Amino acid sequence: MLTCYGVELASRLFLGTAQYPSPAILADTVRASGTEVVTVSLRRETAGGASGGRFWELIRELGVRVLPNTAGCHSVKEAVTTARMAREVFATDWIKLEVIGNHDTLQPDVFGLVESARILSEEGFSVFPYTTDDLVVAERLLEAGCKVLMPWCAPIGSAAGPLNVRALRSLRAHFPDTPLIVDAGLGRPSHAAAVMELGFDAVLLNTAVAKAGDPAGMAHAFAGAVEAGLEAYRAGIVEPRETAVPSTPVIGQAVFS
Ligand SMILES: CC(=O)[C@@H](O)[C@H](O)COP(=O)(O)O
Repeated sequence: MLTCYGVELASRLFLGTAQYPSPAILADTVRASGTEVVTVSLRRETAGGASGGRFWELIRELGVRVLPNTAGCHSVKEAVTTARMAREVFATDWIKLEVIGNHDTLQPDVFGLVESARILSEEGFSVFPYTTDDLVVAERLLEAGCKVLMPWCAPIGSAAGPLNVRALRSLRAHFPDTPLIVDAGLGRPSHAAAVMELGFDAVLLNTAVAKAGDPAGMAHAFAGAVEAGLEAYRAGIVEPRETAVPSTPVIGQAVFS
């Protein structure tokens, strides 16, 4: 079980709700993924334009927990205000905090992120900060009150997969007891398996599933990959070597007559 802010989760796959062709496909996808947490933007359109009451009703029917997000916010003021509104609308203290600093890369403004995280943590929010893979920023976020970190592995929507495995490894090594959820940039199930094999606790993704030819099928594939990666990490992965090592030890010599 993964525990985030005191809530136990069996599924290690968090899903975004944007860009699906229709609300029905979103619903099928959420079910196929087995996810227990979906992230919802207060500011952006959700599946197929479903909005307001209709969208809320759909989420309720699916029985999943909502992680509201501040997607589209570019300043501390915007992010904090959006988080406060999300708390009212979705009746939860959970917030996926995004403060975007660059239009091209959608890279987080880590200074604004830390400041917003501090304000919101002091107000009792359970903050899930969307951050880079920078170690020092991660430390500052923990000092600001975050109990979970969400480092990217590549820019949002890029589907590029883990770009800096060393940095991800380093984060895992430095924060062994903090739930680390890779958020953004995963493009295919093997990417999800790869970060879970590094010991990450969960993944959050949207584009790779919502934009797939068959979103429900892709979500199911991601769910399997996340489980496989987790199981492999727990089982103890053999590290790569520079030289060959015979996998079959030879005792004595074969005798041919
Ligand atoms: C939906 C959401 O929160 C995104 O901002 C998130 O970061 C997912 O990124 P991908 O679309 O790259 O999976």
